[in-house]
Amino acid sequence: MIELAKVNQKYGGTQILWDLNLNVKKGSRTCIMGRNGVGKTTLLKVIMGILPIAEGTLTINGVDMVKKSVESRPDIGVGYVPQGRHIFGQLTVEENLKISLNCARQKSKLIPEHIYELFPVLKEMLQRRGGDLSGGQQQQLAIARALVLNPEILILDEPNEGIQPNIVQLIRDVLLKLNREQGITIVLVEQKLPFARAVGEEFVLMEKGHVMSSGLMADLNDDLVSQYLAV
Ligand SMILES: Nc1ncnc2c1ncn2[C@@H]1O[C@H](COP(=O)(O)OP(=O)(O)OP(=O)(O)O)[C@@H](O)[C@H]1O
Repeated sequence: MIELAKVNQKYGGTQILWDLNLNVKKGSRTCIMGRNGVGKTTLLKVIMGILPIAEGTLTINGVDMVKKSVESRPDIGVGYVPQGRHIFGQLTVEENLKISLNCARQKSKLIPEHIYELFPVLKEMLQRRGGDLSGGQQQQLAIARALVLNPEILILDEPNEGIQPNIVQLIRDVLLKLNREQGITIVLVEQKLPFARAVGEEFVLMEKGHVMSSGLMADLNDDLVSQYLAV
């Protein structure tokens, strides 16, 4: 569903991703892990078209995405929840959600009701400004905003950073439900092992811009954890 082959990526003169290969299967839940600064966010930005690929190939649903803009991603069924949420603080919750409806893929201009079933607090707060929400509420809004577009693939960058435990559980349950009931492919960058194990069925371990190991989450053993994740 998402395939990267021999991708190299630089910031100025500094190379961040090195000959990186990744294959995310349709309907899977893949968790990308690694210590700080190994290139996880950079990899997601490459998939999203936020950063141009210096070298290599990227296809999503069989479509060559290398030269396609970031705006093309929603139309091909990719939703993105960036690190730090990036919601619009001056706009209301409803306006934040409606912004997504302008994308071409979205034929209806109504916010789908199932969004509020997943995140009831958003319905109560529709007229509240995004900037006035708590961190956990903002994260729910960020995920909801991506879901408004009915994505086939949902890509999330550390959705639990700075979020209280009960909301972390809610996000875990929502991701599992979306995958199991709607078949949405989940790609998650996550540092916290318990959450990664709970949500991911496959893991990808990165170090210094390389994929060092990948496989079934059930096979992520203590050796791999201490080699690539322990600090
Ligand atoms: N805009 C930028 N310009 C220059 N260097 C950058 C930029 N963004 C990130 N980097 C560097 O690229 C490397 C990879 O960063 P990236 O954010 O992809 O890592 P990460 O694995 O997501 O880390 P974290 O877990 O801390 O978010 C780091 O050394 C970082 O300092």
